[in-house]
Amino acid sequence: MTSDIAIRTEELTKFYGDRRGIEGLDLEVRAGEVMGFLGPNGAGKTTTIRLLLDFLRPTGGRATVLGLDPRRDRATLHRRIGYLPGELSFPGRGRADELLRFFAGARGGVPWSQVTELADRLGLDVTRPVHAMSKGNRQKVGLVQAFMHRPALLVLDEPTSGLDPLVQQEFLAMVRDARTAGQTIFMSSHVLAEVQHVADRVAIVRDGRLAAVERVESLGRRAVRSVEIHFDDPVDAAEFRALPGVSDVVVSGPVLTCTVDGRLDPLIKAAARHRVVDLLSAEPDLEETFLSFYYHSEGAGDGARTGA
Ligand SMILES: Nc1ncnc2c1ncn2[C@@H]1O[C@H](COP(=O)(O)OP(=O)(O)OP(=O)(O)O)[C@@H](O)[C@H]1O
Repeated sequence: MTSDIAIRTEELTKFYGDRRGIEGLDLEVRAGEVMGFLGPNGAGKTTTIRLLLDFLRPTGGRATVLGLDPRRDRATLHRRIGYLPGELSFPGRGRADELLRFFAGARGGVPWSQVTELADRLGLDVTRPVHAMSKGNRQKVGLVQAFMHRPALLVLDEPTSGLDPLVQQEFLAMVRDARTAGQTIFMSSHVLAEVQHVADRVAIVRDGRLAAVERVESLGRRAVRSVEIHFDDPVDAAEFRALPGVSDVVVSGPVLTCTVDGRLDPLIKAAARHRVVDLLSAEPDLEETFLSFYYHSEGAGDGARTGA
């Protein structure tokens, strides 16, 4: 274990009886990066996170978190990380500030200004009793307690769940700030759009297995997009059909439409042999292209593919 790795799992496996939670997970989260942990409901995200914190014991394999063994060094680990559980339940009928003071004490003391700064950013009224709060406001309490002590590692299970869009944006800004401060963030989601603007890499799980680890920039290049090119004069469809990644070529006089899978470069170079009047490229919908590939296509999970 070197200090540039915040989380490492090796063959990490958890079965609930004969039901698979997660199987054979090999994953590395580098210190200082934001990693999105993506997958549809039931893919194994919460199981993995609970294994990392020793809230569950693995059936096989192992995990190392901040260089520690979650089982042996549980108390130390829990002090050093910030954790947001997927299902929040706060005991008692106290006010949010009382609860947050308790968490601050449990972390060995946190300047109260750090707590109020976070609460203000999220628009949380800490004088209100937690049990009477909406799901969204309880989620804010959960986020404040996870971030309050500026931990080296944040492990967040579906952090945006229940937050309205403006608060989601503020949360993403908090993640960016944490990254700038050198903190590591591992956050689960079942929606790519939520993590794609803050994550350096995403790990994708499907049916209890790791399907891929990708740099976020490379997701765009993988996306399929539709392109329409208007030329000065009619063009011949045959010129474009054989280009790598180009399909569904239809030419109607001087207008060509097609689908491009991957880089636009071959199409652009071919088009440049003619006089181009206009080019329209529809924004790739990553959700529907990239993720649907990993979520639904048969065999996509056979052999995890890992990107740098
Ligand atoms: N306590 C449990 N007992 C039995 N099976 C469980 C238990 N917890 C999880 N599972 C099963 O393990 C698999 C992975 O669940 P997990 O909650 O880890 O997925 P997830 O990706 O976090 O999904 P979600 O976003 O819905 O929580 C699912 O098939 C789930 O039904």
